[in-house]
Amino acid sequence: MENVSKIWLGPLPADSPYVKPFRMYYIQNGVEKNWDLLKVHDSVAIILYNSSRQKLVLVRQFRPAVYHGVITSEKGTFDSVDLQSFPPSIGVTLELCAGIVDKSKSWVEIAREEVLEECGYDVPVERIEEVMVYRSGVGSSGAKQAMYYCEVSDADKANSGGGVDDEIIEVVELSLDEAKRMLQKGAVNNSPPSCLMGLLWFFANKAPAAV
Ligand SMILES: Nc1nc(=O)c2ncn([C@@H]3O[C@H](COP(=O)(O)OP(=O)(O)O[C@H]4O[C@H](CO)[C@@H](O)[C@H](O)[C@H]4O)[C@@H](O)[C@H]3O)c2[nH]1
Ligand SMILES: [Mg+2]
Repeated sequence: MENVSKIWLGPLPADSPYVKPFRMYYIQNGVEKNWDLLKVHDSVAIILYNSSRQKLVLVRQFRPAVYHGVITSEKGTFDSVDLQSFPPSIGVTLELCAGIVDKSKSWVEIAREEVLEECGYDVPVERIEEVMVYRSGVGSSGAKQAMYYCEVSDADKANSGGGVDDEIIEVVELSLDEAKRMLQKGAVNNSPPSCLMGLLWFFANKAPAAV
């Protein structure tokens, strides 16, 4: 996953299927204003708990946007970045299983497919419970994300996961103690808020009583 050998930036092609930039104009309190924003896909994220192993099932992956964000926070610019000083590992995240809504299928069906493709568990949609729906990137995209919860067992395991096509995704099992320590210590390196919120929701609503 961290075997990234060269990184560079270029302008965004106008036909990107993932990100479309706009400037929105509006009049508020009689004053004309504008806001620069991005149209991106809505998405689903799934809190997965394997009750056979008593483990939360998360995914690790190299995130170009996070690599870029870490470097510009630390260095101020992405110019002349070298992989020695800034290894690709600084752009690796721990996240909930998640995926973009880019097909004409129901949201829960897309969640079902992501659970199978990324984590290898084959579950029917009836076992996937909606947790909450919220907006991410409120200053930049306002995209919708629906969060789900699904309890799985070793009997549901159909493949080793890892994603489809050229995705490189590592499935990570966290014990409940490990997940709790991560939250308590704030040692959340690079996890998005959706993952942290999903773990907190799990401890508030689903974790076995002794934890
Ligand atoms: N985004 C993008 N840009 C490209 O240029 C780009 N080029 C290729 N791709 C391909 O698109 C697919 C995207 O993968 P997923 O459907 O699994 O979606 P996620 O990347 O997991 O993103 C979700 O979950 C995140 C965690 O909650 C949230 O933050 C996101 O908002 C949310 O969408 C992969 O096959 C990837 O190779 C790009 N994808
Ligand atoms: Mg994904």
